[in-house]
Amino acid sequence: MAPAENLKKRKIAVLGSRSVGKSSLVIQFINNEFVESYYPTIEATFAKSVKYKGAEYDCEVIDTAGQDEFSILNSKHAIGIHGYVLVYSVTSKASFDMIQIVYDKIIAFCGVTDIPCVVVGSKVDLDSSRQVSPQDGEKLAQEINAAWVETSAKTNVNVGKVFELCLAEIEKRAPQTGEAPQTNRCVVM
Ligand SMILES: Nc1nc2c(ncn2[C@@H]2O[C@H](COP(=O)(O)OP(=O)(O)OP(=O)(O)O)[C@@H](O)[C@H]2O)c(=O)[nH]1
Repeated sequence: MAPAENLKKRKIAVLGSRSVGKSSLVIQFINNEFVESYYPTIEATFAKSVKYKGAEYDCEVIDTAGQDEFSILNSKHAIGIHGYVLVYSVTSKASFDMIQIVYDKIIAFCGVTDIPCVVVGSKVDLDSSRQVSPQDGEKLAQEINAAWVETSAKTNVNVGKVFELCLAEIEKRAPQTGEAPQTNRCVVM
């Protein structure tokens, strides 16, 4: 593959507890629509071109099945991934607590200390049922050196921003040599 083509491909995995709105976020981003009915995701991959800082990025977005504390990180969600979108629902403290657990699993699986990632508080339109404050969301993101944003897939608030922030986190860590940023590579011994 020509280096120029290789440069702009970015693979982003969307992780988080079940039912926090991962698919809704991805579908709103890709198709500009909100689907009310709930079908648990097995796994789906979507592609979209995103313009960021004057360059066109070919983004592959992997919508994963929800994780819980017992899930083992799928190697497909670690190897070859450039950046992560970690989603909790602002209406669920349990889903918020899961972010640190999922983050720790990625770090442990990949044997790295820092990953490009965005922490996303979803369903912000349900503010009256809020269990997680913006301050707590932002604090956690700072602790894991991630970007943070609150969104609503339903009312289309900050959906595009999630993926812009993810590209920003990826590019921030990319080598300044014009090479593509590194993805996680694991060696089985
Ligand atoms: N009010 C509101 N509801 C939402 C929003 N996003 C998702 N939902 C609803 O929350 C439920 C779960 O949404 P999904 O997008 O399927 O959640 P998921 O995280 O992909 O779920 P899994 O595939 O099981 O992991 C659905 O009933 C959605 O309609 C939102 O921004 N606001």
